[in-house]
Amino acid sequence: MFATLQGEGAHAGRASVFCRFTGCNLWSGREEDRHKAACSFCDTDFIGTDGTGGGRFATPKDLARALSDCWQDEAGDHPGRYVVFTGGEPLLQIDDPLIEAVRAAGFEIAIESNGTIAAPSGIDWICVSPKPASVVTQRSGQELKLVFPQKALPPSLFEEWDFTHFWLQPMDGPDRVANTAAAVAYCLKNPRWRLSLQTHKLIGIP
Ligand SMILES: C[S@@+](CC[C@H](N)C(=O)[O-])C[C@H]1O[C@@H](n2cnc3c(N)ncnc32)[C@H](O)[C@@H]1O
Ligand SMILES: Nc1nc2[nH]cc(C(=O)O)c2c(=O)[nH]1
Ligand code: SF4
Ligand SMILES: [Mg+2]
Repeated sequence: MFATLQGEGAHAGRASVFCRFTGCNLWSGREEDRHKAACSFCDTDFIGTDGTGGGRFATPKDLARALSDCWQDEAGDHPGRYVVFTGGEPLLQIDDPLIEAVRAAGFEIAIESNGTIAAPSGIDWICVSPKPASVVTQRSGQELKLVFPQKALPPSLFEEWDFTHFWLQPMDGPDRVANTAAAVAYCLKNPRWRLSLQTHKLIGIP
């Protein structure tokens, strides 16, 4: 759990508390399993609960209190606290009592999800990022953020889905520069798609 600026998508630049759940249903998180994982390009360490601000929280209220402690608002004058639940796959763990407790603490709630599990109600901002060898059940929300390119997942597959924003996010890794050029070229010819850069990586914040 850490305070940072949302780096991606429509809320890039927005002060946020990030809460990264451990565990994912599309990769074990272990390097030796990466080659056989449904999702093999993940840029994130989501194993364990000993990361920055990490831990196990006994009750939804305890987690909500920790989020509140993490939220930095010097003047205390901003009504909207903003939390981004990510992971790993956050929808493996988020439930109604947690949403209720976090809302009661004054947070607007966003998730970053692979979309394989339907989101419960009460989430304000749903970002779905489809992955190969998986079935996306959450086909509506605020943003569809496709890591690009993925051979099995051309952007055209998603254009009828019910999202407000459609993003291409260049796949980070050894081919990042070429992937970025390909995403730019695609957006130029398919203006419904917009480019999402991982701006936090560009400036060296978490
Ligand atoms: C680490 S995932 C966690 C949330 C969820 N499991 C998911 O896949 O959406 C957070 C975001 O990072 C994106 N991402 C993961 N690896 C990436 C990579 N190598 N390059 C660009 N984006 C990546 C995901 O697609 C997702 O939008
Ligand atoms: N700053 C920042 N913005 C992000 N947006 C989505 C992220 C994620 O890993 O889910 C992420 C992240 O890891 N850091
Ligand atoms: S689904 Fe998300 S967390 Fe899981 S391995 Fe893929 S990018 Fe990483
Ligand atoms: Mg990230």
